[in-house]
Amino acid sequence: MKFFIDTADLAEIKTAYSWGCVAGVTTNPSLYAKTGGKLADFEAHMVKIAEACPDVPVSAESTATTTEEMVAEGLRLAALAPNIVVKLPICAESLAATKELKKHGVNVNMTLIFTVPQALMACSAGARYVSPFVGRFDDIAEDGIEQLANIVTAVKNYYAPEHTEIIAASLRTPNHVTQAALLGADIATVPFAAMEKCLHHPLTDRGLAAFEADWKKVTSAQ
Ligand SMILES: O=C[C@H](O)COP(=O)(O)O
Repeated sequence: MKFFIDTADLAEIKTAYSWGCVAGVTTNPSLYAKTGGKLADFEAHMVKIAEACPDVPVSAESTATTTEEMVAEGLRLAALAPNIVVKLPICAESLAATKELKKHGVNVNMTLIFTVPQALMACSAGARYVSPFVGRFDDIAEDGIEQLANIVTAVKNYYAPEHTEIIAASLRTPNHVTQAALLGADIATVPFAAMEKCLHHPLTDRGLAAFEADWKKVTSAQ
């Protein structure tokens, strides 16, 4: 399973990318708003992200509402940098836009996926990625991991990763990441704070402290 970083914060992206394990970036309008960014700076900000990690896909979300506008905005976003993927929320208009954008060689990440039919419709329209949400199910006292399991099974029944990869999204905890990997999601997109938590374990910290203490004994015995 690949790790994507789920943030529009350039500093977080640069830090996570420097770790060497980040294979993509996902953003959305809420994540961009969180950076304090203005509308006029949106495209320039996406270019900065794309240039900060030029060898991995960067999802930039369209806020258009008609198919024609989505196609036009998608083509504009895709032209900003070769690694930009156009993110579209699932709806009738975005399915049609996905099919059209694919004809132009533009990859689409279809987001706000909550059900198996939504995921399969996105695949069928030619989405390069589908992003089923986990945490938002948990937020309403439903089981997001169970929903993800159903989507992984259904999509993998019909589509190879070369056609459509599943991005487990709206992940909040290291356990969400573990469960996404065990289910066979192709990608987990993880917020920076959760990514940092994934790095650590108390036994790793304790083991590292012991190695350092023991190595001091070795070096002081010279
Ligand atoms: O856009 C996709 C995000 O992974 C959504 O995450 P969130 O539910 O924490 O806002």
